[in-house]
Amino acid sequence: MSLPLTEEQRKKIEENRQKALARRAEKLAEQHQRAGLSSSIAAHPSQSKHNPSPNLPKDPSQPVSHSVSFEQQNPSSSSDSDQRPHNPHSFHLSTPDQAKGTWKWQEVMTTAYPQHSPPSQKALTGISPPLAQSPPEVSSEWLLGSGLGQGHPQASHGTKLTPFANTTHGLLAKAESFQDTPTTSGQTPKDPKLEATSTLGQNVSNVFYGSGSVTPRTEEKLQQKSQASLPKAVSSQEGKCIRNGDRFQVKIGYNAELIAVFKRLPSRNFDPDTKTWNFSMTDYSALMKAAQHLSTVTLQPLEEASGVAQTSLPSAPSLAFVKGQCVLISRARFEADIGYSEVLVALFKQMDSRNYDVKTRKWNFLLEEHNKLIERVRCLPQVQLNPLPKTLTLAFASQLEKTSLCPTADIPEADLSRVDPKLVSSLLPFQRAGVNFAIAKGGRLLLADDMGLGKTIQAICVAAFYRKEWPLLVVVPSSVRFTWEQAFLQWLPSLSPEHINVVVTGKDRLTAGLVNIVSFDLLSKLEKQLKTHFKVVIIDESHFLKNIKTARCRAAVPLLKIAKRVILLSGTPAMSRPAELYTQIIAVKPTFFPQFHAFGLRYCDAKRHAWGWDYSGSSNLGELKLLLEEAVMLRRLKSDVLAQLPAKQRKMVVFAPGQISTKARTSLDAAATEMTTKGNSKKQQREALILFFNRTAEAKIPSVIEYILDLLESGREKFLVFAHHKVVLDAITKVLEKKQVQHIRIDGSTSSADREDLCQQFQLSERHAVAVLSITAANMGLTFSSADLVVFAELFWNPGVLMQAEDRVHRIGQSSSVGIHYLVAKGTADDYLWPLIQEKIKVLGEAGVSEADFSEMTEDTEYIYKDPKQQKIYDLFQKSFEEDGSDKELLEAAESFDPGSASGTSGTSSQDTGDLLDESTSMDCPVKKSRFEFFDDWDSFTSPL
Ligand SMILES: Nc1ncnc2c1ncn2[C@@H]1O[C@H](COP(=O)(O)OP(=O)(O)OP(=O)(O)O)[C@@H](O)[C@H]1O
Repeated sequence: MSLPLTEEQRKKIEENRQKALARRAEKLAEQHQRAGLSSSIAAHPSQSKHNPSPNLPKDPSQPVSHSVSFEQQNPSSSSDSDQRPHNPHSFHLSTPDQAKGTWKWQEVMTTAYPQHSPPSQKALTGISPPLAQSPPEVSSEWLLGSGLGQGHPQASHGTKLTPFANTTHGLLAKAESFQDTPTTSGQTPKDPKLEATSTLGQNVSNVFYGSGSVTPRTEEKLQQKSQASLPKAVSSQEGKCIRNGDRFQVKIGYNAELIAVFKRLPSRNFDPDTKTWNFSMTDYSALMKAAQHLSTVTLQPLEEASGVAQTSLPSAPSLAFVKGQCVLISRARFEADIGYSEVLVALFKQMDSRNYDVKTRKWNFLLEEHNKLIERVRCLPQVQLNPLPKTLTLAFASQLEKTSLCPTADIPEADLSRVDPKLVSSLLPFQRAGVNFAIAKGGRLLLADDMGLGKTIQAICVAAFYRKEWPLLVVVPSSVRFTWEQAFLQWLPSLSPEHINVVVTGKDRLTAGLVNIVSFDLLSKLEKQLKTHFKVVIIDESHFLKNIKTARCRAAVPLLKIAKRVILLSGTPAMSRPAELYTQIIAVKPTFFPQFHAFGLRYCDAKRHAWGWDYSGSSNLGELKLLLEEAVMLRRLKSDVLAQLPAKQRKMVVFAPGQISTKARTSLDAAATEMTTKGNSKKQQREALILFFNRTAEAKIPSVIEYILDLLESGREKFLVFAHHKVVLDAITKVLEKKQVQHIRIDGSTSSADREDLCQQFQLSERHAVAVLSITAANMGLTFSSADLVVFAELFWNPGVLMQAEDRVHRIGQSSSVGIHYLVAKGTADDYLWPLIQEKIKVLGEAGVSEADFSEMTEDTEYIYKDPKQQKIYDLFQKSFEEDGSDKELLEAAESFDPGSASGTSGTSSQDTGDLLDESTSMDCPVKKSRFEFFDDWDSFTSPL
């Protein structure tokens, strides 16, 4: 017969029991920790070879309920990759062998995340003292299980974790961690089901230790969800929290689940006297959330709990949760952009390639250590270091494998023997390098060379390299469709004009030629015609596609995604923000950042507002640049290749007859007939010539305006536009005013004092600015060296005048190569003026008084001499413009040209130019005299003729 126990004995026994239970819980925790660590080792092929299931709990009764997977929620699912984001960072815990009573850890890893060798794991276990003193090193994956499901395997299977994982985790994963989750393209995630996909480890870190770092939105979601989370067991154990200064105590009887949670809170402290656990307030919300998911426990919050806002919590820096991300800082290294953590620094110090940057106060490492570092950091419960996005690990896969293998990106020399020798031999060295780069990238790139560096010739060369895959599609701004046609004919003599199809109207066929040139706008109209897809596509001024919502973008991007070769050209791929690059990036690399949102978070400093997300900012630009340079883009600045460039680069921009309105065409034809009508007096012929000249100006206006607007849209910030007719100058200034583009105008009516002021105004302007200048009134005595582009909207018969005008930008103070664009309309007076100018230049060159050479940019004008009518007109032009006094007569005629008046005209009205002309175009020229005087002065001084 035993004696009844004394009160003291009973107390002692209970105390010992509690201690034993606590020890057991601790042991279990350690077992789990080991299992958690080995889960990542187990996936390593070499390791699994030696030991197919090392460290796996063999006994299903072991508390491994943390290995809850999404399959458990949906056992019928056969492929987890169908269900979950393809996230290389996520450890996917599945239970294929559950039926046999064994649990397996399965890790979903992509090639970008090669596993690490066992020695690195050993290094992990030998963590330095500060780390050893930290809370138990448990992988984040383990934390989820141990915190939420330990001891309750039955409850954890697909029930306990589901709401938890489906809410906050998903949000965090979507919003902060994962860059490459393929969901609805370009959309902000809204679907809670989509949001549910997440990485367990990262999320639980937030839940347990993230009181200071969980975003308000996440916190809110957590609260909402946790309120509706688990039904408590009928026999749930009740406990309560009691505040004690900046700490709180939990009063509750023994509960193994809860103790396991306690042990993972960084600020935990067990008081042997009171036999209660207490914690810093920084861990309060994490504990309460975790407890809400324990069906066997009901914890009453602190009395003021509902009011325990994050802000009121005292900070505990040494135990604070730190969160950050890896950022690429060079082709070889990445940096850990994260706050201070003692344990983390201790870990950093174990990495072989560690380097501390005293300026940025950040640690950086070789890329080959990236995966190792991430894996080790995952074992630090109070740290969340997000890895590099998947897109980066794919782009730099070889560097991650072994950084030293490719210290620089070597580009092999391409074999261009299939391409027309004329083109290949004309390539400047940097252009040849550009072609090599493009071919090394499989013909998919964004060629973003500075303006005027010859992107056209490079693109044609790359496209010609893939000629076997033609027909070729070339999408361009409509104002340069025919310039592209000329360029193909110029650089690829093997191509005959019949091979080229310039699409001019919505009725034309998009696939009629071997080379098909179409404007952005017509492409979107003709999109439906596309039955077969183009394998090779060039997009000129690809930044026209910057807005995914535009019709042109919606038409072009799908084409580009399926084309084999995509050559994007733009001197200004993004004009104001990184968001503008997105469509161009995915056009080149459709697998990069399948979601715009992920791109926005990383590079556009995406911010959530009440009205939605704002992606107009910028972030991680250095990394974006590295990524683009590695896999997408080639960009050389003028200053990089200046030594290879001519001082002036002239370009002929051709407007095709189709760009001239029917009315203008009719009046031009009538004037041409007049010039060649037999029996007409010399005077009549001359009048007809003047009319032809004037009608040319009028006919070109819409195309000129379109070209100028395209230049502005392409990012040309400052340039000069020279014209001769007042109607042209007026039309240009009117449209600039309408578009609110800063501009100046200098013509014959501008006083000397104003000329200088306007010139200074232009020179000092830091914004977009266009100088609209009269060829004859502003071609001397002015410096516009802050611009490096001159556009001639009209031709002038005297090449000396043109050269002089060109030199407004090409002069002392100019450090760049200068671009000169001559806008030339086919079927107009330009057909005669252009050869006339060329001939004069040739003569000047032979006489050694001009270095100009227009021959390289000229199309074949031989046809003029074959057609007797055209030959006659040409002779007339030649004679008229060389006669003494002819200049004055022509100038006067140009000044007095009134497109609206019936007199002296062939019937065209100002209507022809649509709304580009206004009443002011009718002639009223009080300053005619001074203008001619100025011209006379200049002519006698500068004209070499
Ligand atoms: N290797 C070359 N040999 C002769 N001419 C060249 C060469 N490269 C470029 N050019 C000429 O330089 C001028 C500018 O070239 P291009 O129009 O291709 O420049 P770009 O880079 O496309 O400029 P933008 O961005 O302004 O369109 C053209 O007249 C072109 O024919």
